[in-house]
Amino acid sequence: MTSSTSTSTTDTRNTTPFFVKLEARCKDIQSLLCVGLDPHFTELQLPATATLEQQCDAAFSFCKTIIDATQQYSACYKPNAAFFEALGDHGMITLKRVLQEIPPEIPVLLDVKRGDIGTTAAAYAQAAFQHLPNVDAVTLSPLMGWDSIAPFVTEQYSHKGAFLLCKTSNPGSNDLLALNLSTNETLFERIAALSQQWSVQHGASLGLVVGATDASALKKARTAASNAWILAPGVGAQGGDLEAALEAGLNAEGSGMLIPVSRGISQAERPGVAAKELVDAINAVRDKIVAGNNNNNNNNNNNKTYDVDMAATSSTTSSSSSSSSSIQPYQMEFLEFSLEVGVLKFGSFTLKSGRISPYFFNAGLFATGAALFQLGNAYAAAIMASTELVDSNSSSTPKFDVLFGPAYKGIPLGAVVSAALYSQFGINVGYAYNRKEAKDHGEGGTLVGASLTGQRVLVVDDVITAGTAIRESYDLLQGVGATMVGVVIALDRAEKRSLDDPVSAVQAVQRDLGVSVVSIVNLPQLQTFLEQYPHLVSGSDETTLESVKDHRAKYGV
Ligand SMILES: O=c1ccn([C@@H]2O[C@H](COP(=O)(O)O)[C@@H](O)[C@H]2O)c(=O)[nH]1
Repeated sequence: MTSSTSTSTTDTRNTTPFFVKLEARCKDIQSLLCVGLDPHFTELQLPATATLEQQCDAAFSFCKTIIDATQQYSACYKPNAAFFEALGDHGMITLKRVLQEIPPEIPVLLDVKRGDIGTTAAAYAQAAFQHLPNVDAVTLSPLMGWDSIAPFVTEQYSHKGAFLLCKTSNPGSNDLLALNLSTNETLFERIAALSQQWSVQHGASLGLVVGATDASALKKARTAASNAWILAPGVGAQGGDLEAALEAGLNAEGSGMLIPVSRGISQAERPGVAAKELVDAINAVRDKIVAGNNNNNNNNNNNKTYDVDMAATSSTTSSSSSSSSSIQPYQMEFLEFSLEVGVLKFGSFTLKSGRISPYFFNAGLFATGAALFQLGNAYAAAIMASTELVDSNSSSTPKFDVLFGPAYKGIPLGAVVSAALYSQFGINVGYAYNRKEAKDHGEGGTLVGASLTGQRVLVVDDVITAGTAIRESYDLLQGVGATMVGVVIALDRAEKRSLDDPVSAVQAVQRDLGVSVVSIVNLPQLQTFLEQYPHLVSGSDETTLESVKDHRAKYGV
């Protein structure tokens, strides 16, 4: 049976991507509290002889009381399916009734912890998203790999989200999830890195479950998945330390984390008061962290207010094609921080060729540790989003063995990108660079780093203008028996080299050398950015967009 032919409960919510909806809700009510709806039999105040029907009625009232008392504080509701399944035939009807009580602006995460082969996973997805109203996301076990996750978050459900069990809150989580792998990381760190990789490659909305009972694991998961939303259960009845958990798991903006609490609220004398106290306690720690970050970093990154392009969040298009204009979240972040640090400027600039350009990109101004860290992550995300550079099967194998950074600008770029590929995606490739002048002592020669002979090489550069440096790298690599398979750059200006030339410098490199060129962003995306987010470009007005459009009409390919 396919999902499209079955009868289904209409999902009355819109198709806003899950994390966009969640982020909006968290911001609106300034809360990271996720209220759990777990009608344990022991909390229903029923005699042991109560019928299933009585239990269902009591479970519904129990959940409704919590929803009514907590909705102004709840960033998300998390009913756990187990307690409803335990109520037999009418359990699912009770769950449906409970879900209908949740106001539409509050996201719903159904805790089901599914994990099965693709066809069965599709049936589980159908059960969660078609027969239950208003479910926006689910919890899943990732141990069966990407094909067990995909049915929940791609194609017809591309706007839905999933939290992958990473390091759960129970003591037994150390039995398997904390085991060390031969890659010098724990299994849960691998899961965290894979979730980032799958999110970028498949446009999937994936978060992680990491228990608040293990602050050290939270810190490691946050490092392995710097952009992920983390659901951190275990505060309250399981004894997790709220402050330690938040300190370890919040992202640099004091967000990116949901604190689910079930019994800590339901067993409180007044659930509404308990929810408010939790929100206040969470926000006190957030404020402290954000204040600390601001002190340490004058580069104030807080309160980012852009709306991610809804269409782009579910797209897997990489900007390797200079005609692609939709913007992925990592591209949005890249454009934003390029503006913040002054790398990207709008105005009137004379290029080396004498051409006047309405914008200028000066990669030399990525001049702090924080900027280089973000830059490396953006390059790594662009590489992982490209099917030309990475095998898109579940193992996500790179189609290159070594990153090569041509002197001089490519040297730091190659270094930060190789480190980011490892830290963000668990991909450990070689790194090499060249000197402009050969050394006449020590090991001699112009090449430094990983051996290149017989290797497939990806060259890292900032912007291709004439393509001369890339052609030099091509010759150099050929000379040592390496194969250049591609180039990754920050910005593709997608401009004709001269008015009577039909191709851009990037296209000429692709055509002449037969290699892929992938960019973090391109000119059409820059235009989309100006059209959709003009408020993010300080000092811009309608002439800014018009001059970029004119420039593109005149010189664009
Ligand atoms: O690692 C995990 C994953 C899920 N849970 C679920 O969260 C709630 C916690 O309930 P409390 O009453 O707040 O302890 C419950 O539904 C669990 O199944 C978890 O605890 N740990």
